[in-house]
Amino acid sequence: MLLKLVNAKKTIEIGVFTGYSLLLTALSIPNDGKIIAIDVDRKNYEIGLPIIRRAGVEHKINFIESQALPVLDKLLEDHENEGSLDFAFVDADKGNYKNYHERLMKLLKVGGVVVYDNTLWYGTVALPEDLVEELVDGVHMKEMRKHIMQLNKYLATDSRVQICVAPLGDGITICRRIY
Ligand SMILES: C[S@@+](CC[C@H](N)C(=O)[O-])C[C@H]1O[C@@H](n2cnc3c(N)ncnc32)[C@H](O)[C@@H]1O
Repeated sequence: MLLKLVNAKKTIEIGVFTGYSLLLTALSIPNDGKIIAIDVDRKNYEIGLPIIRRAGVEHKINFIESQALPVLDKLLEDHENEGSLDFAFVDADKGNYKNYHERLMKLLKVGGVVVYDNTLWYGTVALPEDLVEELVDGVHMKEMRKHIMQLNKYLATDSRVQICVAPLGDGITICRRIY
């Protein structure tokens, strides 16, 4: 719906895994729309690729196997890319969300939208720190909570965006670039 609301045509996704959210984006943008999809691991993307092919949307996807930050920096070397994106979805390493945000604020057009996933971090952002477990199934809960809380504070005071936190799944923060 968000993609439709902003008439998204040129988009970026940071953190693809098997391509579940990527497929949804690819199905929502027009036939000549484009998605730059970045993930450090192509193997998982290839698990979902047959489904993407069956859906007839592979031609919209430019998958780049890489750390996301250098790709964003490379895009910014070409001034034509500034203000060119309609939509971004960020669902990767939480410690870099703030770094992604700084780059995306240049790559997104005014009126464009970036969505950050996991911004409620299993609800732990609302818990006192001593009630949060250090490690759950190999995930560093406390450390990630700290990153997400820093991001949430940062976004709340960033005058370049209007934001809305939606309690969907693990929480998403929707940011609309206003200048
Ligand atoms: C939660 S999964 C993405 C799920 C996907 N967006 C979905 O909804 O189906 C996170 C992904 O981020 C990728 N990732 C982690 N750190 C990254 C980085 N620095 N640059 C690019 N991708 C990264 C991981 O390889 C993993 O596939």
